[in-house]
Amino acid sequence: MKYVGSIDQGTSSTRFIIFNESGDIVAVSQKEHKQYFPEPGWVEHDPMEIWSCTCDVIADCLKSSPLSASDLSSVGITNQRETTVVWNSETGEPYYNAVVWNDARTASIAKSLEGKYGPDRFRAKTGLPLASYFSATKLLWLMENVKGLKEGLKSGKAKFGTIDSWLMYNLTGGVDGGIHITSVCNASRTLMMNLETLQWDDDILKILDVPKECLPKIVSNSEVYGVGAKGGYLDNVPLAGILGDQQAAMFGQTCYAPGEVKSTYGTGNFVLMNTGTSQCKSTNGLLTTVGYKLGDQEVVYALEGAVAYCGSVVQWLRDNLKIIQDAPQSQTFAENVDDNGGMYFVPAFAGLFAPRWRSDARGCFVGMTAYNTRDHVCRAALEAAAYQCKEVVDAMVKDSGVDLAAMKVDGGMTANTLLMQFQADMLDCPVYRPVVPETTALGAAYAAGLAVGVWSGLDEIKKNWKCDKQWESKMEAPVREKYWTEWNRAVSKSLGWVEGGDGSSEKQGSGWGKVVAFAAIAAGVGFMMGHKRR
Ligand SMILES: Nc1ncnc2c1ncn2[C@@H]1O[C@H](COP(=O)(O)OP(=O)(O)O)[C@@H](O)[C@H]1O
Ligand SMILES: O=P(O)(O)OC[C@H](O)CO
Repeated sequence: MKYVGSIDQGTSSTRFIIFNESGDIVAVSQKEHKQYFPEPGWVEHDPMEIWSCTCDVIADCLKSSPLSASDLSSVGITNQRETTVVWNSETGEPYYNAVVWNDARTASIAKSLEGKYGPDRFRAKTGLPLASYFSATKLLWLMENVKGLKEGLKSGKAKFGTIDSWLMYNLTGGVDGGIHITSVCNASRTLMMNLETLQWDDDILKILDVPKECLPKIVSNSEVYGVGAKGGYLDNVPLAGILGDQQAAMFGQTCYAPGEVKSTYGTGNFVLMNTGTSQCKSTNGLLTTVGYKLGDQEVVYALEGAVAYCGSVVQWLRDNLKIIQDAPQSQTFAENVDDNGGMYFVPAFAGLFAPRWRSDARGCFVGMTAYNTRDHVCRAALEAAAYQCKEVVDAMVKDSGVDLAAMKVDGGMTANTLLMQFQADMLDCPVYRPVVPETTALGAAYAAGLAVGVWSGLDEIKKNWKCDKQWESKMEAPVREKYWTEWNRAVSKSLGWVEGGDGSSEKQGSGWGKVVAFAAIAAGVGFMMGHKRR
């Protein structure tokens, strides 16, 4: 039997999981790290803590299993995306805390770039809007605010990277010969990579005044990059796969054919559609991004939609409204009633993300009468996840011209079978949940195993995917239409609540500017939910 390890470095915790050739979990270890909120809307992680958590989970996982590092054919990395680290290559020390993907401090930088260059100059090359969500704005902030950094970056002493780069540098020895790389799908989230050439874009670097010397080398998602450093927990183990976490989930879900879609229901909801080897430019509020690139093979692109409030709404019912004691109870209560009793809940707690991008929206319950109970509130909250996902999927269908044949789902909220049935009903297509729920870690393991021949190719991997449960659409079309119409009416009530808000149309051109709200909202989720994610 062959084994592959996977480091899953997420926003709130780090896991190390060992998989066997069948893609089954053999051993797992997990550790949370601290979230820092030095100012409202700011979110930081300590890169040294992330590195030490990574070492700890590898050590613990190996200790808890009969395996040792030398039994691992290879190890892959999957990571929270966009989060930005800068470090001193002479000391191996970070210059500053990691600025996390959901940190809003750079909203004004994004806005001013948009004012100067328009929304399209960057999007045309990178597939992304100008927003604080993406790494380049974070790097610009660091360059302006950290003493000596600008000079360090220019001289090559200081290095920039996303979390994959930081971990790979340390895993391969740090100051003693650590390598400086990033995977192409992580690079595609920086606002600095050209989606066509898959290289750093000189025009953009010039505009931003970012020296190329500080940037990591862009590598494929599956190849042997190096081996674990001597004396480390992964001594001499090939490090052979890197994927951003949402792309890793798509890979682990074996969405290898154009048109295949995965939807991850965790804190937020991230839907990715494989769009094949040509880019699908969104005109409906989605991101164009790199899905994966295996060694020398052609790149595969994806369309992505991100929804901020998903499982976090259930945590809000538990922690703030205190109407449920735990997440599964949301289903128990929702099942007490036949339907939503005419009420809808739009969880736009700090605006709406994909595909609407409305920072002026706020959360609302609408359609309530004295008939409604706690059970309807639970039902409306769960239904909201399905409606928001449908909005993204509809945008994907419009952008790609591909009808959804089925959707693969993963994430903690897929334990909620009422939601999964309702999702199938609203999408009017089957929804499949796999046996192995850790699709993110599995995706990185597959990438790493492919590079060293554990699996011969995607066809072999595809055979590992097994369905745990599936839901078929059972809803009559007129009922679906009624719900959909009412949901859209409910959303219209949530819009424009923030006075002086953008009040923009839903056109992508103007709406993209409001993506900056993403960070603020996500940061808000962190504050509100006490930063517990997994
Ligand atoms: N049975 C359930 N019903 C509804 N929501 C659930 C259920 N179980 C877990 N969740 C939600 O799923 C989320 C955790 O899922 P997970 O995939 O671990 O998220 P993340 O990786 O973003 O931390 C939490 O927000 C939790 O409220
Ligand atoms: O670490 P997660 O699961 O919260 O994912 C975060 C995303 O990668 C942000 O783009």
